[in-house]
Amino acid sequence: MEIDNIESLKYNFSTLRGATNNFSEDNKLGQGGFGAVYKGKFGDGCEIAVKRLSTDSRQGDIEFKNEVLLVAKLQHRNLVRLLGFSLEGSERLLIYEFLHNESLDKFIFGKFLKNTTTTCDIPK
Ligand SMILES: Nc1ncnc2c1ncn2[C@@H]1O[C@H](COP(=O)(O)OP(=O)(O)OP(=O)(O)O)[C@@H](O)[C@H]1O
Repeated sequence: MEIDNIESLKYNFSTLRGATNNFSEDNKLGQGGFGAVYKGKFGDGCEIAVKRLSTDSRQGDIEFKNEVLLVAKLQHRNLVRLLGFSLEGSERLLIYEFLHNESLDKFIFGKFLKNTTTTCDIPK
């Protein structure tokens, strides 16, 4: 996919809030240095991981968007794919492809095949 427009990667906060069941504890996958990560699910079975960045980030909106665009263009078998973002007020979300527990083994032992990842159509 050719990504030249940041707007094509932008999703509504409410869509992602719904997919994560309002960022419920049940959907929490873990906590990283920049915020918590939640599992999101859509009606068609599509699964994503949503990182909700801590609101105390001092990065500006333009820098945030530039970084999203840059990282979304990176594609490597050992990198988790960034699928999009949301930016509404002080809420900043990053959307990644969802990795199942067994994925790390597959990555490490080289059994991971590119065509086994399901493409996810996130509703706009
Ligand atoms: N794409 C994903 N699919 C499934 N689980 C994920 C995904 N991304 C993150 N997680 C879960 O959320 C946790 C936190 O992830 P995150 O990337 O924020 O933190 P980290 O790499 O541990 O730390 P840091 O933010 O300091 O780099 C992970 O340990 C993992 O359990």
